[in-house]
Amino acid sequence: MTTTLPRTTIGPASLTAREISAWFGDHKVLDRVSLTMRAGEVTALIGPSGCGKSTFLRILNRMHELVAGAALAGEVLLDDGDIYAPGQRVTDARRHIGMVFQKPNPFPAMSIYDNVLAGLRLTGTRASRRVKDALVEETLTKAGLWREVADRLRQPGGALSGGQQQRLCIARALAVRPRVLLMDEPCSALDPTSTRRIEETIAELAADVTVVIVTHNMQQAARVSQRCAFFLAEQGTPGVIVEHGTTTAMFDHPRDQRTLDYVHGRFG
Ligand SMILES: Nc1ncnc2c1ncn2[C@@H]1O[C@H](COP(=O)(O)OP(=O)(O)OP(=O)(O)O)[C@@H](O)[C@H]1O
Repeated sequence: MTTTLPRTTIGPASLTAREISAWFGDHKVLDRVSLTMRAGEVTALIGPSGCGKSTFLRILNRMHELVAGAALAGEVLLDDGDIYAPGQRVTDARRHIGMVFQKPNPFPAMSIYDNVLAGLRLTGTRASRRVKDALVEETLTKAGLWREVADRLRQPGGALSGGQQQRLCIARALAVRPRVLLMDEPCSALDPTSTRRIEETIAELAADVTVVIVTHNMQQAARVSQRCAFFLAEQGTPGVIVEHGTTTAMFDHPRDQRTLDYVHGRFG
């Protein structure tokens, strides 16, 4: 079945995780984590390696269930709708809640133009050439890549630099008009200049899409996010959120000593 392309952006949605617990087999990795990620804001998930940030992120768009033996409890609400409610389609959740991964993953042999539109093909969305051209320009512009590739849209995505490939992946994610964009360490494979470029892009995106970003880089969290959540898994216990709040409060006067130590690089 095909649907026509939505012409207008629906706009950013809030995402609310309620009492999320997660397991890989009998290994419990998250324990009753609750967090509201506000519409139109950038929320950074921070914390030491292995405390469950990526698992939490993948639960937010139903990717956790792709892992054999993975289980979860709790609710995830996109505005008011539970993405795990019976009858809710996985494809709908993933369309509204897009994801950008650590390593840029464009289709290397596919043209830049077709890479941007790849998500539409997967969802069976049809559009005229004129609408597609406009969408490619709009999303590449939002991803901060248009000026660099406008004259070579037919060249393969794999020929771009790493930073450009990551911005191409952001454009591809935006082309299906998600309401939330999840980013799992999107700059960790990039050089400082490309990292800055992606950070500028993230700041500009928030008007259109709610952003949730996992980052190990505290300066990056401080630069791009309005809110932070600090995850921790102490001595083999499942990950929990120790503290969350505005980024300013989390960095300048956190309530918990462990948050203060972490954001100032004293552990993790
Ligand atoms: N596919 C998997 N199968 C089994 N265990 C997993 C799997 N993915 C993650 N885990 C385990 O779940 C726990 C949380 O991992 P997760 O990747 O979510 O943490 P993280 O905070 O994102 O870490 P990092 O910052 O290093 O990416 C870890 O103990 C990890 O070993």
